[in-house]
Amino acid sequence: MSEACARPTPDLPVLAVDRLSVTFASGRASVRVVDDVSFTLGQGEILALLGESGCGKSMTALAIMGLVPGAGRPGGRVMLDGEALLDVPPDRLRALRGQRMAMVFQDPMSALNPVLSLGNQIGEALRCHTGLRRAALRDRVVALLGEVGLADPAQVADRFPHELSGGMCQRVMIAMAIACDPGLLIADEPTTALDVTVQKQILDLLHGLRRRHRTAILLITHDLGVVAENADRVAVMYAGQVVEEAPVAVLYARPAHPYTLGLLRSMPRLESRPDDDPGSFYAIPGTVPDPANLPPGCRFEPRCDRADQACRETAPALEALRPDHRVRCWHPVAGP
Ligand SMILES: Nc1ncnc2c1ncn2[C@@H]1O[C@H](COP(=O)(O)OP(=O)(O)OP(=O)(O)O)[C@@H](O)[C@H]1O
Repeated sequence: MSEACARPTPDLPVLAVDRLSVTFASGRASVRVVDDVSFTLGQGEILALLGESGCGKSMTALAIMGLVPGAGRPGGRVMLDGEALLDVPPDRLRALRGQRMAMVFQDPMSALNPVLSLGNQIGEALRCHTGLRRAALRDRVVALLGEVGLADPAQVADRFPHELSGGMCQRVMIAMAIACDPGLLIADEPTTALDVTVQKQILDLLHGLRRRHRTAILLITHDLGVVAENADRVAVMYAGQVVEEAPVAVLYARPAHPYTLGLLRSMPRLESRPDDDPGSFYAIPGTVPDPANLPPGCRFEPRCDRADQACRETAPALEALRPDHRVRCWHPVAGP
């Protein structure tokens, strides 16, 4: 493990997000697209941030990285290894990105520079954060490309993005992200643009990283199957908020939020049940509310068959059902 990755506070979670919010100005009004989001992530842990398109997953990730475009300072607190990220000066934040936290995105092709060789791109990231030069830099680049499972890494280093497949480019992006051995890796839909077989290889690669380096991984996805097979814990997001958080096995066996239950019911199954309508899929009625026009009480209330007056009037907080299971609901499905 490199010196850059030596954790100053091994007893603390790698990442602690506390009441994070992201607000955009919209004309004279302001629109809060991430609201009261809290979770922690320990060393070597994989936490999935699960939710439908537009629910605020990417904005949460970008706020952690200090990369939200066009919004003011996010609200709340983000602690990385005990350091308050929302309050560090820009220079320090730039150093932390890459050294202690890194992010990989959905579309590797568009994230890479088309006119620079892959070796030069990874080398650039390394040069910024380490003192490595020339032969030592090249050796480290080739070693990284080998570590992410690319055959003939020395040859790949001299290639350009358009000469590689999408899966290979995503491996290069991961090599770049782990160049300085960051303690936190945020993977935002890292396999969505890839074929199913390549998806599995990339997810296996992330598992290898957490095993070998104890990297904490925030895995952003809308795919319940990816969560089930890859995460330790999951935080389900709806309309900008975490509505349920639990270990994966608990969430799938005893979902407590009606939205989570709806998501699980809408998953296609291989085996049918006697009461299934042949060929039919369950779909949660209604649509996700516009962040500029949220219901006054629970944000899921207009779509929820358990809703009553309390849900219409008052927004629930995220409360512990059990020590490892939190839910934002007045009438959770699975009681303690
Ligand atoms: N620059 C912006 N200004 C105003 N609103 C924005 C801006 N960027 C994103 N949003 C809004 O923020 C909300 C959350 O977007 P975000 O990209 O985080 O969702 P997501 O869950 O990651 O969805 P997807 O999986 O589709 O990326 C959406 O309603 C989106 O329209």
